[in-house]
Amino acid sequence: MNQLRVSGGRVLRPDGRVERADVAVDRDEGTIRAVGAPTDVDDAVGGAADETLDASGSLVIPGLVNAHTHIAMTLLRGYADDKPLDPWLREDIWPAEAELTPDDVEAGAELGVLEMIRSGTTAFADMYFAMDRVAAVVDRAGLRARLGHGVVTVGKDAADARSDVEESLAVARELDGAADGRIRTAFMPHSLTTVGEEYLREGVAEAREAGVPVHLHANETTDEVEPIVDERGERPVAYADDLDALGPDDFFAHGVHVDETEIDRLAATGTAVVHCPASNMKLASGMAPVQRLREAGVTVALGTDGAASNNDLDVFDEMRDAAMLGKLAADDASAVPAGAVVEMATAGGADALGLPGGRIEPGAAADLAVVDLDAPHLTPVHDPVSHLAYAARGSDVRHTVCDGEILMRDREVLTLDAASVQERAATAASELVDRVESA
Ligand SMILES: N[C@@H](CCSC[C@H]1O[C@@H](n2cnc3c(=O)[nH]cnc32)[C@H](O)[C@@H]1O)C(=O)O
Ligand SMILES: [Zn+2]
Repeated sequence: MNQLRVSGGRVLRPDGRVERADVAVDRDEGTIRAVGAPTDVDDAVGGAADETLDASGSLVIPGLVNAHTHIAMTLLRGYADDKPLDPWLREDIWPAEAELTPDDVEAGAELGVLEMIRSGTTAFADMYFAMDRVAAVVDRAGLRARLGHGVVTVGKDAADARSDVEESLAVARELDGAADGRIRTAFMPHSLTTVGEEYLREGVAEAREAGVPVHLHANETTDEVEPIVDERGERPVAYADDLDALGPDDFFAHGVHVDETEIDRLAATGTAVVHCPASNMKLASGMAPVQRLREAGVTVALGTDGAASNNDLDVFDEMRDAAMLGKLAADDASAVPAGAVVEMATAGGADALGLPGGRIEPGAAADLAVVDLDAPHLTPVHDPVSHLAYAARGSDVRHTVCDGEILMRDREVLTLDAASVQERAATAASELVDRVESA
Protein backbone atom coordinates (compact mmCIF):
# COMPACT_ATOMS: atom_id res chain seq x y z
CA MET A 1 0.00 0.00 0.00
CA ASN A 2 0.99 3.62 -0.44
CA GLN A 3 1.58 4.58 3.18
CA LEU A 4 1.48 7.98 4.82
CA ARG A 5 2.78 7.86 8.38
CA VAL A 6 1.93 10.52 10.95
CA SER A 7 4.68 9.93 13.45
CA GLY A 8 5.91 10.96 16.86
CA GLY A 9 2.81 12.68 18.16
CA ARG A 10 0.11 12.16 20.71
CA VAL A 11 -3.19 10.98 19.30
CA LEU A 12 -6.73 11.79 20.42
CA ARG A 13 -8.68 8.51 20.37
CA PRO A 14 -12.46 8.16 19.95
CA ASP A 15 -12.98 7.52 23.68
CA GLY A 16 -11.32 10.86 24.50
CA ARG A 17 -8.04 9.35 25.71
CA VAL A 18 -4.78 10.81 24.39
CA GLU A 19 -1.90 8.40 23.76
CA ARG A 20 1.56 8.49 22.23
CA ALA A 21 1.05 6.81 18.86
CA ASP A 22 1.82 6.76 15.18
CA VAL A 23 -0.96 6.72 12.62
CA ALA A 24 -0.55 4.72 9.40
CA VAL A 25 -2.71 5.87 6.51
CA ASP A 26 -3.47 3.90 3.38
CA ARG A 27 -3.43 6.63 0.78
CA ASP A 28 -4.96 4.48 -1.94
CA GLU A 29 -7.98 3.76 0.22
CA GLY A 30 -7.97 7.10 2.04
CA THR A 31 -8.35 5.29 5.35
CA ILE A 32 -6.50 4.81 8.61
CA ARG A 33 -4.91 1.36 8.77
CA ALA A 34 -3.25 1.30 12.17
CA VAL A 35 -2.82 3.43 15.28
CA GLY A 36 -0.34 2.60 18.02
CA ALA A 37 3.29 2.31 19.07
CA PRO A 38 5.63 2.63 16.04
CA THR A 39 6.73 -1.01 16.16
CA ASP A 40 3.14 -2.23 16.42
CA VAL A 41 2.16 -0.05 13.47
CA ASP A 42 5.13 -1.43 11.49
CA ASP A 43 3.95 -4.95 12.24
CA ALA A 44 0.38 -4.12 11.29
CA VAL A 45 1.07 -2.47 7.93
CA GLY A 46 4.49 -3.90 7.00
CA GLY A 47 7.03 -1.94 5.02
CA ALA A 48 8.32 1.59 5.26
CA ALA A 49 6.20 4.67 4.89
CA ASP A 50 6.15 6.37 1.48
CA GLU A 51 5.76 9.74 3.13
CA THR A 52 5.90 10.98 6.72
CA LEU A 53 4.34 13.87 8.57
CA ASP A 54 6.20 14.85 11.70
CA ALA A 55 3.85 15.13 14.68
CA SER A 56 6.44 15.47 17.45
CA GLY A 57 5.40 17.94 20.12
CA SER A 58 1.95 17.86 18.56
CA LEU A 59 -1.51 16.45 19.01
CA VAL A 60 -3.10 14.44 16.20
CA ILE A 61 -6.86 14.94 16.12
CA PRO A 62 -9.66 14.02 13.74
CA GLY A 63 -10.14 16.68 11.08
CA LEU A 64 -12.65 19.20 12.41
CA VAL A 65 -16.16 19.38 10.99
CA ASN A 66 -17.86 22.71 10.30
CA ALA A 67 -21.43 21.44 10.08
CA HIS A 68 -23.17 24.65 8.99
CA THR A 69 -21.85 27.50 6.90
CA HIS A 70 -22.45 29.63 3.84
CA ILE A 71 -18.91 29.47 2.61
CA ALA A 72 -18.85 32.22 -0.02
CA MET A 73 -20.03 34.70 2.63
CA THR A 74 -16.32 35.10 3.35
CA LEU A 75 -16.64 37.93 0.78
CA LEU A 76 -19.06 39.66 3.18
CA ARG A 77 -16.85 39.26 6.26
CA GLY A 78 -17.09 42.53 8.18
CA TYR A 79 -19.45 44.02 5.60
CA ALA A 80 -22.41 44.43 8.00
CA ASP A 81 -22.11 43.86 11.74
CA ASP A 82 -23.98 44.64 14.92
CA LYS A 83 -27.59 44.02 13.81
CA PRO A 84 -30.25 41.37 14.61
CA LEU A 85 -30.88 38.55 12.14
CA ASP A 86 -33.93 39.84 10.27
CA PRO A 87 -32.80 43.42 9.46
CA TRP A 88 -29.25 42.16 8.89
CA LEU A 89 -30.51 39.74 6.22
CA ARG A 90 -33.06 42.09 4.63
CA GLU A 91 -31.17 45.38 4.72
CA ASP A 92 -27.60 44.27 4.17
CA ILE A 93 -26.96 40.65 3.29
CA TRP A 94 -29.69 39.81 0.77
CA PRO A 95 -29.14 43.03 -1.27
CA ALA A 96 -25.42 42.21 -1.43
CA GLU A 97 -26.09 38.57 -2.33
CA ALA A 98 -28.37 39.75 -5.16
CA GLU A 99 -25.22 41.11 -6.84
CA LEU A 100 -23.09 38.00 -6.25
CA THR A 101 -22.05 36.23 -9.47
CA PRO A 102 -21.01 32.58 -9.79
CA ASP A 103 -17.40 33.81 -10.15
CA ASP A 104 -17.76 35.64 -6.83
CA VAL A 105 -19.13 32.51 -5.17
CA GLU A 106 -16.14 30.57 -6.47
CA ALA A 107 -13.69 33.21 -5.21
CA GLY A 108 -15.40 33.30 -1.80
CA ALA A 109 -15.51 29.52 -1.58
CA GLU A 110 -11.80 29.30 -2.35
CA LEU A 111 -11.06 31.77 0.41
CA GLY A 112 -13.28 29.80 2.77
CA VAL A 113 -11.70 26.42 2.08
CA LEU A 114 -8.25 27.97 2.40
CA GLU A 115 -9.20 29.27 5.84
CA MET A 116 -10.68 25.88 6.79
CA ILE A 117 -7.65 23.86 5.70
CA ARG A 118 -5.39 26.27 7.57
CA SER A 119 -7.41 25.74 10.76
CA GLY A 120 -7.69 21.93 10.56
CA THR A 121 -11.20 21.58 9.16
CA THR A 122 -11.61 18.72 6.72
CA ALA A 123 -15.38 18.55 6.25
CA PHE A 124 -18.21 21.06 6.11
CA ALA A 125 -21.85 21.56 5.19
CA ASP A 126 -22.65 24.46 2.92
CA MET A 127 -25.97 26.10 2.07
CA TYR A 128 -25.61 28.66 -0.69
CA PHE A 129 -26.06 29.13 -4.42
CA ALA A 130 -23.93 28.52 -7.54
CA MET A 131 -23.17 25.22 -5.83
CA ASP A 132 -21.53 23.75 -8.94
CA ARG A 133 -18.78 26.32 -8.35
CA VAL A 134 -18.52 25.42 -4.67
CA ALA A 135 -18.29 21.74 -5.64
CA ALA A 136 -15.47 22.48 -8.09
CA VAL A 137 -13.56 24.26 -5.33
CA VAL A 138 -14.09 21.40 -2.86
CA ASP A 139 -12.89 18.97 -5.51
CA ARG A 140 -9.67 20.95 -6.16
CA ALA A 141 -9.00 21.74 -2.50
CA GLY A 142 -9.40 18.12 -1.37
CA LEU A 143 -11.91 18.44 1.49
CA ARG A 144 -15.24 16.71 2.05
CA ALA A 145 -18.56 18.49 2.06
CA ARG A 146 -22.30 18.11 2.16
CA LEU A 147 -23.59 20.76 -0.24
CA GLY A 148 -27.00 22.18 -1.02
CA HIS A 149 -28.68 25.07 -2.78
CA GLY A 150 -30.52 27.25 -0.25
CA VAL A 151 -34.16 27.90 -1.15
CA VAL A 152 -36.04 31.08 -0.24
CA THR A 153 -39.60 31.53 -1.54
CA VAL A 154 -40.88 34.51 0.48
CA GLY A 155 -41.23 37.58 -1.73
CA LYS A 156 -41.03 35.51 -4.92
CA ASP A 157 -43.77 34.76 -7.45
CA ALA A 158 -44.83 31.14 -7.90
CA ALA A 159 -42.60 30.55 -10.93
CA ASP A 160 -39.46 31.87 -9.22
CA ALA A 161 -40.26 30.05 -6.01
CA ARG A 162 -40.78 26.77 -7.83
CA SER A 163 -37.59 27.15 -9.82
CA ASP A 164 -35.61 27.76 -6.59
CA VAL A 165 -37.00 24.49 -5.19
CA GLU A 166 -36.22 22.69 -8.45
CA GLU A 167 -32.67 24.06 -8.40
CA SER A 168 -32.13 22.73 -4.88
CA LEU A 169 -33.43 19.29 -5.84
CA ALA A 170 -31.34 19.28 -9.02
CA VAL A 171 -28.17 20.18 -7.08
CA ALA A 172 -28.98 17.47 -4.54
CA ARG A 173 -29.42 14.84 -7.26
CA GLU A 174 -26.62 15.84 -9.59
CA LEU A 175 -23.71 16.70 -7.30
CA ASP A 176 -24.14 13.74 -4.95
CA GLY A 177 -21.01 11.59 -5.14
CA ALA A 178 -18.88 14.22 -6.93
CA ALA A 179 -15.17 14.65 -6.18
CA ASP A 180 -14.65 10.87 -5.98
CA GLY A 181 -17.44 10.62 -3.43
CA ARG A 182 -16.11 13.36 -1.14
CA ILE A 183 -19.12 15.49 -2.00
CA ARG A 184 -22.57 14.53 -0.78
CA THR A 185 -25.66 16.68 -0.98
CA ALA A 186 -28.88 17.68 0.76
CA PHE A 187 -32.13 19.47 -0.02
CA MET A 188 -31.76 22.81 1.76
CA PRO A 189 -34.81 24.99 2.30
CA HIS A 190 -33.54 28.10 4.08
CA SER A 191 -36.01 27.92 7.00
CA LEU A 192 -39.58 27.11 7.97
CA THR A 193 -40.56 30.79 7.70
CA THR A 194 -38.71 31.82 4.53
CA VAL A 195 -40.06 28.90 2.48
CA GLY A 196 -43.81 28.46 1.97
CA GLU A 197 -45.58 25.32 3.19
CA GLU A 198 -46.47 23.90 -0.22
CA TYR A 199 -42.85 24.22 -1.37
CA LEU A 200 -41.55 22.64 1.81
CA ARG A 201 -44.00 19.77 1.52
CA GLU A 202 -43.22 19.09 -2.13
CA GLY A 203 -39.47 19.55 -1.78
CA VAL A 204 -39.13 17.28 1.25
CA ALA A 205 -41.20 14.57 -0.48
CA GLU A 206 -38.93 14.73 -3.52
CA ALA A 207 -35.83 14.71 -1.34
CA ARG A 208 -37.09 11.54 0.37
CA GLU A 209 -37.67 9.99 -3.04
CA ALA A 210 -34.14 10.90 -4.11
CA GLY A 211 -32.69 9.63 -0.82
CA VAL A 212 -31.03 12.92 0.13
CA PRO A 213 -31.21 14.50 3.59
CA VAL A 214 -32.86 17.79 4.55
CA HIS A 215 -30.95 20.68 6.08
CA LEU A 216 -32.47 23.99 7.17
CA HIS A 217 -32.25 26.81 9.73
CA ALA A 218 -34.70 26.09 12.57
CA ASN A 219 -35.68 27.76 15.84
CA GLU A 220 -32.91 30.32 15.40
CA THR A 221 -34.70 33.39 16.78
CA THR A 222 -37.99 33.95 18.63
CA ASP A 223 -39.10 35.96 15.56
CA GLU A 224 -38.93 32.74 13.66
CA VAL A 225 -40.75 30.61 16.23
CA GLU A 226 -43.67 32.91 17.08
CA PRO A 227 -45.23 33.26 13.61
CA ILE A 228 -45.31 29.47 13.28
CA VAL A 229 -46.94 29.07 16.69
CA ASP A 230 -49.42 31.89 15.94
CA GLU A 231 -50.37 30.60 12.52
CA ARG A 232 -50.36 26.88 13.10
CA GLY A 233 -50.79 26.42 16.82
CA GLU A 234 -47.72 24.18 16.89
CA ARG A 235 -44.01 24.61 17.53
CA PRO A 236 -41.54 24.62 14.59
CA VAL A 237 -40.17 21.13 15.23
CA ALA A 238 -43.74 19.74 15.26
CA TYR A 239 -44.37 21.55 11.98
CA ALA A 240 -41.15 20.09 10.55
CA ASP A 241 -42.31 16.64 11.66
CA ASP A 242 -45.63 17.22 9.93
CA LEU A 243 -43.65 18.08 6.78
CA ASP A 244 -41.73 14.77 7.14
CA ALA A 245 -38.51 16.78 7.55
CA LEU A 246 -37.21 14.95 10.64
CA GLY A 247 -35.04 11.86 10.50
CA PRO A 248 -31.65 10.34 11.24
CA ASP A 249 -30.06 11.76 8.08
CA ASP A 250 -31.46 15.26 8.57
CA PHE A 251 -29.71 18.09 10.41
CA PHE A 252 -31.00 21.47 11.51
CA ALA A 253 -28.91 24.56 12.10
CA HIS A 254 -29.25 26.49 15.38
CA GLY A 255 -32.02 24.93 17.51
CA VAL A 256 -31.75 27.89 19.87
CA HIS A 257 -35.38 28.29 20.93
CA VAL A 258 -36.47 24.68 21.36
CA ASP A 259 -38.73 23.55 24.19
CA GLU A 260 -38.70 20.15 25.92
CA THR A 261 -41.25 18.60 23.56
CA GLU A 262 -39.12 19.68 20.59
CA ILE A 263 -35.91 18.35 22.15
CA ASP A 264 -37.65 15.00 22.73
CA ARG A 265 -38.90 14.90 19.17
CA LEU A 266 -35.46 15.70 17.74
CA ALA A 267 -33.99 12.91 19.88
CA ALA A 268 -36.71 10.39 19.02
CA THR A 269 -36.36 10.99 15.27
CA GLY A 270 -32.55 11.11 15.31
CA THR A 271 -32.48 14.60 13.79
CA ALA A 272 -29.13 16.31 14.48
CA VAL A 273 -28.71 19.92 15.60
CA VAL A 274 -25.83 22.09 14.44
CA HIS A 275 -25.02 24.54 17.19
CA CYS A 276 -23.58 27.85 15.96
CA PRO A 277 -22.63 29.70 19.15
CA ALA A 278 -20.70 32.63 17.64
CA SER A 279 -23.47 33.45 15.17
CA ASN A 280 -26.09 33.12 17.92
CA MET A 281 -24.18 35.52 20.15
CA LYS A 282 -23.33 38.02 17.43
CA LEU A 283 -26.90 38.25 16.15
CA ALA A 284 -28.16 38.06 19.76
CA SER A 285 -30.38 35.16 18.69
CA GLY A 286 -30.22 33.47 22.10
CA MET A 287 -28.55 30.53 23.86
CA ALA A 288 -29.18 27.00 22.61
CA PRO A 289 -29.81 24.44 25.39
CA VAL A 290 -26.80 22.36 24.35
CA GLN A 291 -26.45 20.49 27.60
CA ARG A 292 -30.14 19.52 27.52
CA LEU A 293 -29.96 18.49 23.86
CA ARG A 294 -27.00 16.23 24.61
CA GLU A 295 -28.58 14.76 27.72
CA ALA A 296 -31.69 13.96 25.69
CA GLY A 297 -29.54 12.05 23.20
CA VAL A 298 -29.65 14.51 20.29
CA THR A 299 -26.56 14.45 18.05
CA VAL A 300 -25.08 17.94 18.34
CA ALA A 301 -22.50 19.27 15.88
CA LEU A 302 -20.80 22.66 15.61
CA GLY A 303 -21.00 25.22 12.83
CA THR A 304 -19.52 28.64 12.26
CA ASP A 305 -22.45 29.80 10.13
CA GLY A 306 -21.35 32.31 7.47
CA ALA A 307 -18.28 34.50 7.92
CA ALA A 308 -20.53 37.58 8.00
CA SER A 309 -22.03 36.49 11.33
CA ASN A 310 -18.97 35.03 13.06
CA ASN A 311 -16.59 36.47 11.54
CA ASP A 312 -14.27 33.57 10.80
CA LEU A 313 -14.48 29.88 9.90
CA ASP A 314 -12.26 28.63 12.73
CA VAL A 315 -13.85 25.62 14.48
CA PHE A 316 -11.45 26.00 17.44
CA ASP A 317 -13.19 29.31 18.22
CA GLU A 318 -16.51 27.52 17.92
CA MET A 319 -15.47 24.85 20.44
CA ARG A 320 -14.49 27.52 22.96
CA ASP A 321 -17.64 29.54 22.35
CA ALA A 322 -19.83 26.42 22.64
CA ALA A 323 -18.30 25.49 25.99
CA MET A 324 -18.58 29.03 27.35
CA LEU A 325 -22.11 29.69 26.11
CA GLY A 326 -23.28 26.22 27.12
CA LYS A 327 -22.29 26.91 30.72
CA LEU A 328 -24.01 30.26 30.71
CA ALA A 329 -27.17 28.77 29.19
CA ALA A 330 -27.27 25.97 31.77
CA ASP A 331 -26.18 28.31 34.59
CA ASP A 332 -23.70 25.58 35.44
CA ALA A 333 -19.92 25.69 35.00
CA SER A 334 -19.81 21.90 34.69
CA ALA A 335 -22.13 21.92 31.64
CA VAL A 336 -20.74 21.38 28.11
CA PRO A 337 -17.21 20.42 29.22
CA ALA A 338 -14.10 20.34 27.04
CA GLY A 339 -14.53 16.71 25.98
CA ALA A 340 -18.09 17.43 24.86
CA VAL A 341 -17.19 20.27 22.52
CA VAL A 342 -14.30 18.29 21.05
CA GLU A 343 -16.71 15.42 20.39
CA MET A 344 -19.23 17.83 18.81
CA ALA A 345 -16.53 19.24 16.49
CA THR A 346 -15.34 15.79 15.38
CA ALA A 347 -17.48 12.63 15.64
CA GLY A 348 -20.67 14.64 16.29
CA GLY A 349 -20.09 16.66 13.13
CA ALA A 350 -19.33 13.63 10.98
CA ASP A 351 -22.43 11.85 12.33
CA ALA A 352 -24.67 14.89 11.82
CA LEU A 353 -23.53 15.26 8.21
CA GLY A 354 -23.44 11.55 7.49
CA LEU A 355 -19.88 11.88 6.22
CA PRO A 356 -16.92 9.65 7.02
CA GLY A 357 -14.28 10.89 9.45
CA GLY A 358 -14.41 12.28 12.97
CA ARG A 359 -12.55 9.38 14.61
CA ILE A 360 -8.94 8.22 14.61
CA GLU A 361 -9.25 4.44 14.47
CA PRO A 362 -8.39 1.69 12.01
CA GLY A 363 -10.85 1.61 9.14
CA ALA A 364 -11.95 5.22 9.58
CA ALA A 365 -11.44 7.85 6.90
CA ALA A 366 -7.97 9.40 7.05
CA ASP A 367 -9.13 12.92 7.89
CA LEU A 368 -6.72 14.44 10.41
CA ALA A 369 -5.29 17.65 11.77
CA VAL A 370 -1.98 17.93 13.60
CA VAL A 371 -1.98 20.66 16.25
CA ASP A 372 1.37 22.13 17.29
CA LEU A 373 1.45 22.33 21.09
CA ASP A 374 4.78 24.18 21.20
CA ALA A 375 3.44 27.67 21.88
CA PRO A 376 3.29 29.95 24.93
CA HIS A 377 -0.49 29.86 25.07
CA LEU A 378 -0.41 26.03 25.07
CA THR A 379 2.21 25.65 27.82
CA PRO A 380 2.12 23.61 30.04
CA VAL A 381 0.09 20.66 28.77
CA HIS A 382 -1.81 19.30 31.75
CA ASP A 383 -4.66 18.11 29.55
CA PRO A 384 -4.51 18.26 25.73
CA VAL A 385 -8.31 18.00 25.42
CA SER A 386 -8.67 21.08 27.61
CA HIS A 387 -6.26 22.91 25.29
CA LEU A 388 -8.28 21.95 22.21
CA ALA A 389 -11.42 23.40 23.74
CA TYR A 390 -10.11 26.41 25.60
CA ALA A 391 -6.64 27.52 24.48
CA ALA A 392 -5.75 26.35 20.96
CA ARG A 393 -6.50 28.33 17.80
CA GLY A 394 -6.80 27.42 14.17
CA SER A 395 -3.34 28.87 13.54
CA ASP A 396 -1.84 26.19 15.79
CA VAL A 397 -2.59 23.55 13.14
CA ARG A 398 0.57 22.37 11.35
CA HIS A 399 -0.69 19.69 8.99
CA THR A 400 -4.10 18.87 7.56
CA VAL A 401 -4.96 15.56 5.87
CA CYS A 402 -8.23 14.58 4.20
CA ASP A 403 -9.06 11.26 2.55
CA GLY A 404 -5.40 10.32 3.01
CA GLU A 405 -4.11 13.32 1.04
CA ILE A 406 -1.98 16.04 2.60
CA LEU A 407 -3.81 19.35 2.15
CA MET A 408 -1.41 21.34 4.33
CA ARG A 409 2.14 20.48 5.38
CA ASP A 410 4.02 22.64 7.89
CA ARG A 411 1.42 25.39 7.54
CA GLU A 412 1.76 25.51 3.77
CA VAL A 413 -1.46 24.70 1.92
CA LEU A 414 -0.59 22.40 -0.98
CA THR A 415 -3.85 22.24 -2.91
CA LEU A 416 -4.41 25.99 -3.36
CA ASP A 417 -2.16 28.95 -4.01
CA ALA A 418 -2.91 30.96 -0.87
CA ALA A 419 -1.68 34.33 -2.11
CA SER A 420 -3.66 34.29 -5.32
CA VAL A 421 -6.79 33.00 -3.56
CA GLN A 422 -6.68 35.90 -1.11
CA GLU A 423 -6.02 38.44 -3.82
CA ARG A 424 -8.82 37.16 -6.04
CA ALA A 425 -11.29 37.16 -3.13
CA ALA A 426 -10.34 40.66 -1.99
CA THR A 427 -10.79 42.01 -5.53
CA ALA A 428 -14.12 40.22 -5.97
CA ALA A 429 -15.34 41.60 -2.62
CA SER A 430 -14.48 45.21 -3.38
CA GLU A 431 -16.02 45.03 -6.86
CA LEU A 432 -19.13 43.48 -5.30
CA VAL A 433 -19.50 46.35 -2.83
CA ASP A 434 -19.13 48.86 -5.69
CA ARG A 435 -21.95 47.14 -7.56
CA VAL A 436 -24.19 47.06 -4.47
CA GLU A 437 -23.63 50.77 -3.86
CA SER A 438 -24.46 51.75 -7.43
CA ALA A 439 -27.50 49.39 -7.64
N1 LIG B 1 -31.62 30.82 -3.18
C1 LIG B 1 -31.74 31.70 -2.05
C2 LIG B 1 -30.44 31.77 -1.27
C3 LIG B 1 -30.42 31.08 0.04
S1 LIG B 1 -28.77 30.64 0.52
C4 LIG B 1 -28.82 30.71 2.26
C5 LIG B 1 -29.02 32.06 2.87
O1 LIG B 1 -28.85 32.00 4.29
C6 LIG B 1 -28.41 33.27 4.72
N2 LIG B 1 -27.89 33.22 6.09
C7 LIG B 1 -26.64 33.34 6.54
N3 LIG B 1 -26.58 33.20 7.87
C8 LIG B 1 -27.83 33.00 8.29
C9 LIG B 1 -28.42 32.78 9.58
O2 LIG B 1 -27.81 32.75 10.63
N4 LIG B 1 -29.77 32.57 9.59
C10 LIG B 1 -30.51 32.61 8.48
N5 LIG B 1 -30.00 32.83 7.27
C11 LIG B 1 -28.67 33.01 7.18
C12 LIG B 1 -27.41 33.62 3.67
O3 LIG B 1 -27.08 34.97 3.66
C13 LIG B 1 -28.10 33.16 2.39
O4 LIG B 1 -28.89 34.17 1.85
C14 LIG B 1 -32.19 33.06 -2.54
O5 LIG B 1 -32.67 33.15 -3.66
O6 LIG B 1 -32.12 34.03 -1.80
ZN1 LIG C 1 -26.83 29.86 8.45
